[in-house]
Amino acid sequence: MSIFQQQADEFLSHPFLLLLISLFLAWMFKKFVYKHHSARKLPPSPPKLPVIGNLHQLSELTHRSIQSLGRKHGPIMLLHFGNKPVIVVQSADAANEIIKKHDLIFSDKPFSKTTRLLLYNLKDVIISPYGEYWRKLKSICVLQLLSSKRVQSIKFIREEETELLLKTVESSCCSSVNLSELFDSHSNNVICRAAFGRRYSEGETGKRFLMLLREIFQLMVAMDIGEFVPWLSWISRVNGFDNRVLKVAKEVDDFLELVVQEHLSDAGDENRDNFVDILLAASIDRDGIKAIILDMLAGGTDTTSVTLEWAMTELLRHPGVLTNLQTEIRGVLKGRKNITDDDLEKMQYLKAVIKETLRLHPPVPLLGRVAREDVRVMGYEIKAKTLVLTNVWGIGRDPTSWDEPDNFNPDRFLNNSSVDFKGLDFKFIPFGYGRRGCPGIALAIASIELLLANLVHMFEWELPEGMKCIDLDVMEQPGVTIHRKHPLLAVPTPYLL
Ligand code: HEM
Repeated sequence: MSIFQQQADEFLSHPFLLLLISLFLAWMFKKFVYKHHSARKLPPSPPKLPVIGNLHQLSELTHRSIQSLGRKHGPIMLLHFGNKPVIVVQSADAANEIIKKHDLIFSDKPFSKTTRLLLYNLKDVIISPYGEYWRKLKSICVLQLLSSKRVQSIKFIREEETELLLKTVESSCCSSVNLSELFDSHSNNVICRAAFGRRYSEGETGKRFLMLLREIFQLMVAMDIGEFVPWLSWISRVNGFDNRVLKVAKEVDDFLELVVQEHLSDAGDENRDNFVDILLAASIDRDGIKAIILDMLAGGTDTTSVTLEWAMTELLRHPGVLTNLQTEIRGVLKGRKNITDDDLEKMQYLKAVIKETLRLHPPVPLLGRVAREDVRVMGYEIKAKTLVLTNVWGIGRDPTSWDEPDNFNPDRFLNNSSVDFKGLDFKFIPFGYGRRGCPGIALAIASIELLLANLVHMFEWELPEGMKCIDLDVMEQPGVTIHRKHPLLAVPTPYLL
C-alpha cells in the first residue's frame, strides 16, 4: 500500500469526517423526502399563521367564512385548524366525486374528546366509526326505529302534537306567538314520545333533561383549543370546560338510566312500541342503548324544529309564496279541517317550499367526514385521517348549480320536482349522503309537512305590529344546527276554527 493510500484511508476513517459525511447524507435524505412530500398535489390554501393556522379567518358561522374563502381559493381547499389539516369541499362536482367514488373511504366521522365523553365512548350511531358495530346500529335505525312502517305507526303522535300546537296558537290569537319556542317543544315531544313512549317535558326531571340536551349541543360546538393545538389542552382543564363536560355526561346518564330502568320494570306493559323497548329487545349493551336514544333526540329534534322555523321565516318574508301555499292547501281541502296523508301527497307546492327551505337553510350546514386511507379527489391528494368538511350550505347557494341562489323561490323545485334530498343530487344534500346519510328523512318530512300545512291552512299570518316583511331578519345562531339568532314572532288570525 502506498503512503498516499495509507493517508487517504486514515483521513476517511477520521471520526469527525465520518460525522460530517453522516450529517451531509442525513440532510440530503431529508431534502429528498421533503421534495417528494411537497410534490404531493395539495388543494389551494389561504396563507396561514403559525400555531393557529387559518382559525383567525373563521367566524362563529364557519359555513359562511368557508364560503367566502372558497370564492377566492376554489371549491376544494386546504385549511389548517391549528395544526390540523382540513379539506373543505363546496361544489356539487367535488361532492359528487366523494359520494360516488369514495363513499367508503369517507365513511368515518370526526370526533373530539368531548364527543367521546358525551356519547358513551362512541357507542352511538351518529359518530361511531364505520365497521361491524356501526352497521348493526344503522340497520336497527333504518329497519326498526325509523322505517316507513314505524313512521306510519307513530302518526297518532304527530297528529296529537300538531293538534296541541294549533290549540296553543289559537289561544294566543291575535297577539304575537313565539313560533321558535313552539317548534322546539313540538319536535321534542314528538321524538320523546317515539323514543320513550311518553312525554318528559312536563316534570322537573324532564325539563332538566331538555336543558341538558341543549347544553350537549353547546359543548359539542364549543371551541376546545386543545383539539387543534395539543400543547394548549391544559386550558380546558383550568377554565372548567373538562369538568362541565363530565358533569353533563353524568347527569344525562342518570336520566337515561332512570328511563331504561322504568322500561325494564314495566316489562308486562302492552305498549312496547317505542325506541327504548325496541332497543332493549335487540342485543345491544346498556351504554349502546343510551347512546342511540341520545342520537335520536339530538339528531331528530333540533333539525326538525330549525326547518320549521326557517320555513315560516321565509313564508313571512315572502307573502306571495305564503298566499300560493295557502291557495294550494285550501284548494285540496275544500273547507275540511283534517289533513290526511292523501291530501299531503297532492300538495306539490308545500313539498317545494320545504325543499327550498332546506336548500337555503340546511339545518346542519357542515358535514364532517374523515378519510380512512390516502385518496385522490379532483386530482388532489388527501392523506388518511384528514378531516373533510362538506359545506352543504355553500353547495346549496353555489351559483354554478343554482340560478339566483340567495333568493327564496320554491318554483325552482316545482319546475324540477325530480331534484330530491335523498343524497343523489349532489347540489342538494341537506340530509347528507351515502352510507352515513340521515335515516330520519321520512319521519322528519312527515312531521314538517303535517305541521306546516296545518299552520298555514288554519291561520292567516302577519308580522308583529309595525314590522314589514323586509324587516324580518335572517340572522343565524352559531351551533351544530343553525337556528335563527332571534326567536321568530308572528301574529296569527284564525281562518278556519
Ligand atoms: C329536517 C330534519 C333532519 C335533517 C336536516 C337531518 C340531517 C342529517 C345530516 C346532515 C346527517 C349527517 C349525514 C352525513 O354525514 O352524511 C344526519 C345523520 C343522522 N340523522 Fe338526521 N336529520 C334530520 C332528522 C333526523 C331525525 C328525525 C332523526 C331520528 C329521529 C335523525 C337521525 C339521524 C341519525 C341517527 C344520523 C346518523 C346516521 C349515520 O351516521 O349513519 N335525523 N342527519
